[in-house]
Parts: sequence; structure tokens; C-alpha cells
Amino acid sequence: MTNQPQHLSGAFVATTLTHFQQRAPLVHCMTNDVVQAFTANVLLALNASPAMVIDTEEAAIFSPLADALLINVGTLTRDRIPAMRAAIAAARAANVPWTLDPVAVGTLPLRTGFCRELLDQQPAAIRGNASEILVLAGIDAQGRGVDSLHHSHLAITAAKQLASRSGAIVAVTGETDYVTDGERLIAVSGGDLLLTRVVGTGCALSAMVAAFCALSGDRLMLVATACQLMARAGEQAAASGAGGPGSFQQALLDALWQQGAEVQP
Ligand SMILES: Nc1ncnc2c1ncn2[C@@H]1O[C@H](COP(=O)(O)OP(=O)(O)O)[C@@H](O)[C@H]1O
Ligand SMILES: Cc1ncsc1CCOP(=O)(O)O
Ligand SMILES: [Mg+2]
Repeated sequence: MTNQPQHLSGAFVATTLTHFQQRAPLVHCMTNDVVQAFTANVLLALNASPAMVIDTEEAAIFSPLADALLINVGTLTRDRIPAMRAAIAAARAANVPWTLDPVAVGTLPLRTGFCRELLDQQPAAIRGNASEILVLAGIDAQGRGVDSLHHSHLAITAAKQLASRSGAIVAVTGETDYVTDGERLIAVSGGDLLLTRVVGTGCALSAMVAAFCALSGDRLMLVATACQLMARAGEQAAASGAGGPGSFQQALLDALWQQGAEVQP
């Protein structure tokens, strides 16, 4: 086990993005009510295809047809659980990778119990902020609603434990993102504070993580690539003169689009 985090090369990110845009993954998103349109727009900006299918019967039909599945518990209700379970079961039976975003896991019993249950369902990836990853790893830590109260570097050990236990690639995000398979560790720095002032950047990043899991290759590197692209787009959006969250959100979509401008259809 290496203690020093690795970094992705720019060349790897560029090549992976080209493959991604050629593949144009169809992503089945079962996500929260706050971030639906933003998540879809983020995926579209990268040339992926989002589809928000939430009925239990339809979700079980659709997840095997998709290239990836996202489960985000941000506005979980009791009624939505059977549909998510059905989508995951059907995805697994069809070898479609699924990704968990455990929004605000911790104090709230419904989502906390459900997320813990899902750890046994072989997620391909888990993406959360530091408080969420600490909680999922079984550490007594709480966030503040959907926001983290912890720095990401304090959750590296927890992320590794969670990855080893679940088999998932775990991305714990924050000022620096850390991505691990339980042994290897990649650090992704950069981004911009404005990423935390627009709702849904974490959720949309989880959708990107899900989508990148549709590619073949080293999944640790693929998940880190998703994090790197969001960080880079955040930097470029801020540098483009965005005066605050409103213009930043628009600039972020444009910057994601421009990451792979040369291969856009
Ligand atoms: N202090 C920060 N500086 C720069 N980027 C950040 C900072 N905090 C979070 N980010 C970025 O914001 C995005 C969302 O991450 P995060 O805020 O951790 O998730 P969530 O919205 O689920 O709490 C990620 O791309 C992450 O790298
Ligand atoms: C505000 C809010 N409340 C329930 S889900 C949600 C969105 C959280 O988005 P993110 O985790 O990307 O900040
Ligand atoms: Mg979140």
C-alpha cells in the first residue's frame, strides 16, 4: 500500500475523455428532486445521454438497457426505495455498473439504513463528501445537512476502508478529491470554491462518475478522471469571469462542454 497519492496525467485525462465522448454513455439517473435538470445538463455537456426513469417497473426494464446507473438518495422517500432496489438488481444481472451518492447519510434513518443495505450490492463506485464517506465507513461523524463538516483528507482512511469493504471505487471530494480502490490513492486538486455555492455539483459529479464507469479500463483512473474534469471545469468557469453562483453555473456547463470541444458532435 502506497502512502503518497498519485496524480493523473493530462494526457490520460484527454485520451479518456475522447473515448468517453465516442462511447456517449446512456446514464440511468435515479437522483434527487433538487438536481435533476442540472445533472442532465452536465452529462449532456460531456456528450453522455441522461435518462431519469423512476417508476419501479420501468426502472427495472431500463437499467439493463443503460450503460450506467446512478442512485442518489438526496430526496429519498419510502416509496422510492423499491424502484431503486429493482433498478440495481436488474443492472447487476446485466453487468451494468451502478454508482451510489449517499447524500446526507448519517443522522437521517431512512437514507442511512438504505445506503448501508446498498453497500452489499456491489456498487462500482461511491462518491460523497467527507462527512458522508466517514459515516458510510462506520465512523461516528455527521455532516451539516447535505454539506460536509470535515476536510476530505481526514476521510482518506475511511474511504480506503469503505472501498475494501464494498468493492467500490470510492471518491471523497472536497478542496482536494481523493479516489481509492482500497490500496491505491489518487489525489485530484484544483476546482474552485464556487463549486460549493451552486447546488448539485457533487450530485452531478456522481453522475459523471457513474458515466465514466461505463468505460472499460482501470476504474480507479476512470473515476479520478471524472473528478479531474469537474475540477478543471470549475477552475475555468471561475477564471472566465463568473461574478457569482448564477453565472458560474452557466460557465461551468460551458467549461465542461469545452473540455472536449474537438470531439463534440
Ligand atoms: N473547497 C473547495 N475548493 C475547490 N473545490 C471544491 C471545494 N469543496 C468542494 N469542491 C469541489 O466541489 C465539487 C462537489 O464536491 P463536494 O462539495 O465535496 O460534494 P457535495 O456537494 O456532495 O457536498 C467537487 O468537484 C469538489 O472537488
Ligand atoms: C440541497 C439538497 N437537499 C436534498 S438533495 C440536495 C442537493 C445536494 O446536492 P450536492 O450534494 O451536490 O450539494
Ligand atoms: Mg452531495
